[in-house]
Amino acid sequence: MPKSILLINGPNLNLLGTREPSVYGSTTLPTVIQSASTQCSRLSISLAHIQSNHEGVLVDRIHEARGNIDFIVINPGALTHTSVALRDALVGVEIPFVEVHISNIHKREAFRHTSYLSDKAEAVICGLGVFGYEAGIEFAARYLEGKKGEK
Ligand SMILES: O=C(O)[C@]1(O)C[C@H](CCCOc2ccccc2)[C@@H](O)[C@H](O)C1
Repeated sequence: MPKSILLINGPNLNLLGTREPSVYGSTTLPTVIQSASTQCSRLSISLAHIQSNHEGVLVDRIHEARGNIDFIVINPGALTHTSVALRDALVGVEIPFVEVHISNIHKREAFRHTSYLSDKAEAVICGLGVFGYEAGIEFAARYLEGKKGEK
């Protein structure tokens, strides 16, 4: 059974590449997804993706991942800094995840320095630009290789 990754992008990331290029770069979200899809194909991993501006939609999608997704790569957007519900969903489904941020949140406003997810993440990637998504997927693939045969 091929392994599967769910890539989640949170609120406002649909604007990627169209606003604030000095912070988030000029690559659009569709391009990020296309690159992730190509990368996963090369790794023989199935990729699913969702972007939503609504916390509950993301919580529901994480619930749906239980039993059919092996790893989650998530950029929670601003929900990083506010959402106990997102944390509870990720912990509740018991799917390993990596937290990705395009910007270096620790170099920005103080309110971005706190994450409700990081202490539960297998890894946290921030400040690599959109390369962080590629790094997160590669990390996930290696993580799953290491656990191969366990499920
Ligand atoms: O650096 C990241 O990836 C963030 O998760 C992005 C969030 C913002 C997502 C909105 O992305 C935009 C992209 C382009 C234009 C406007 C917003 C921000 O609230 C986090 O603190 C860090």
